[in-house]
Amino acid sequence: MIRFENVSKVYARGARPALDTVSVDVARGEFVFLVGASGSGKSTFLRLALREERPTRGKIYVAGRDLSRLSGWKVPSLRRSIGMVFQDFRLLPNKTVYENVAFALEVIGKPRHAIKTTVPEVLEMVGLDGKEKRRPHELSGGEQQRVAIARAFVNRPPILLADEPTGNLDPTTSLGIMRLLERINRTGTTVVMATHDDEIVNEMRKRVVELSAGHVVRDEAAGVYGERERILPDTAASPVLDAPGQGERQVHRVEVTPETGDLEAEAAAEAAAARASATGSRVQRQGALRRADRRAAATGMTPVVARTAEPAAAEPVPAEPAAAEPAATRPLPAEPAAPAPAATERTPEPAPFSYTVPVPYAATRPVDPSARRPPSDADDVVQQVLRERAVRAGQEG
Ligand SMILES: Nc1ncnc2c1ncn2[C@@H]1O[C@H](COP(=O)(O)OP(=O)(O)OP(=O)(O)O)[C@@H](O)[C@H]1O
Repeated sequence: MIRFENVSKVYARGARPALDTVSVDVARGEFVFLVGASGSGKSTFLRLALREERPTRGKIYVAGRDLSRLSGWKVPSLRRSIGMVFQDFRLLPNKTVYENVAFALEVIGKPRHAIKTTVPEVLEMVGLDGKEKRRPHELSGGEQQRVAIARAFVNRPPILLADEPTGNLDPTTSLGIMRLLERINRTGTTVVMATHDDEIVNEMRKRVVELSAGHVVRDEAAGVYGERERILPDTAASPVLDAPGQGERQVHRVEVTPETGDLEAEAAAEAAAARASATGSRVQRQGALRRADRRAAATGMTPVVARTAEPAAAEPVPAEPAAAEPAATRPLPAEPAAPAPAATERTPEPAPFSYTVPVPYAATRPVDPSARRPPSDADDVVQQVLRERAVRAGQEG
C-alpha cells in the first residue's frame, strides 16, 4: 500500500539528508508506528507519502501509484485516498463540527444528499453525535481530534496517516483516540502513525519502524517503543528516579529554572517538575515528563530538560514492572497522581531536582491557541506556584 524504495530526501537548506536511503514496505491493512527522536525524519516520511514533498532519490509507491510519475493534476486524486491527522487538529475555527467534516466531502464534489447521510454516520462512529453544532473552541482537545479523524476518514480512504495525533492530549484521551484509530484500522484502512508516545506504542504492540537521523534503524513486528534513552536523550538525562526492582521511591523537591521569561514555557516546565515529583510510579513519571516535554514544544520552546536529580528522602515502594513488558501483562498506566499543591513545600531541603528550559527556538511550529489542551489540575497547580512566586518576589523586593 505504501512502498519506499531507497528513498532519500535532502531539503534545500538541509545540512544532512532528512531521509537517507530508506526502504519500507507497508502492506494493505497494516498499522505501523513510526518512532524516532525529534528530527529523525518521521514527518518527512509522511509528507513524502502525501506528495507534499518529493524525494531527492528513490521511488515511492502509494495506493498503487508511482509518485515519481504522478502528474500534478493527479495529486488531488492521490490525496483523496489518504486521510491525514495532525497533532494540532487543524480544524476550521469558524465552522461547526458538522461543517468541518462536511467540508472534506464538499471539496471533492460529493452530492449534498450523500454528505447529509455520511457526516452523521462518521460523527457517530467517532463518538461526537450531539455535538454537531459546536465550534472547535467549544470542544475538548480529544473531541477536536475526533473531529479531525472524522474529517480524515469520512471519505473512507484506504490509508490514514497520523503525525503525533495524541501529542496534545492527556493519556486517557490519547487512549480513546488510539482505540478509534484501531477501529478504523480494523475496517481495512492502512494506518501509519508517527509518535513519541511510548506508552501507546508499548501497549498496542503493532509494527514499529524506528528512524534515526534519516535511517531506518529498526523495523519490528509487534514492537515496542524502544530505548527512551536512545530515542529521547533529553529525558534520559534525568536519572531514573526509582529504577525497577530497587524497592525505593525517592521524593524530590522541585526547582524550576526557566531561562526565557516565557510564561508558557515556564508553566510547562513547572508542570513537568510538579508532575515528576508527584509520588507516582516510574512509568507514570516518565509519561508526565514526556507530556510536559510535548507541551513545552507546543509552546515553541525546546523540550524540558531534566538537569539534576538527587534524592531528598526515600520511602519504600513495591518494584515496578519494566516499561517494555508485554502489553498483556501491563495495563496502560493511569494519569499520574495529582501533584502536590506546591512541590517546593513538600520537602525542606532546597533544590536537589532542577529543570530548565534552555534555549527558546524561534517558533518553528506556529502555536494554534485552539489546539491547546483545556486546563487541567496540573495547570491550576502551575498557576498557583507562579502566583506564590510573584507574591514572594514582591515581598523580597
Ligand atoms: N522544510 C524543511 N527544510 C529544511 N529542513 C527541514 C524541513 N523540514 C524538516 N527539515 C529537517 O529534516 C529533518 C527531519 O525533520 P522531520 O520533521 O521529518 O523530523 P521528525 O522526526 O518528524 O521530528 P519531530 O518528531 O520533531 O516532528 C530535521 O533535521 C529537520 O530540521
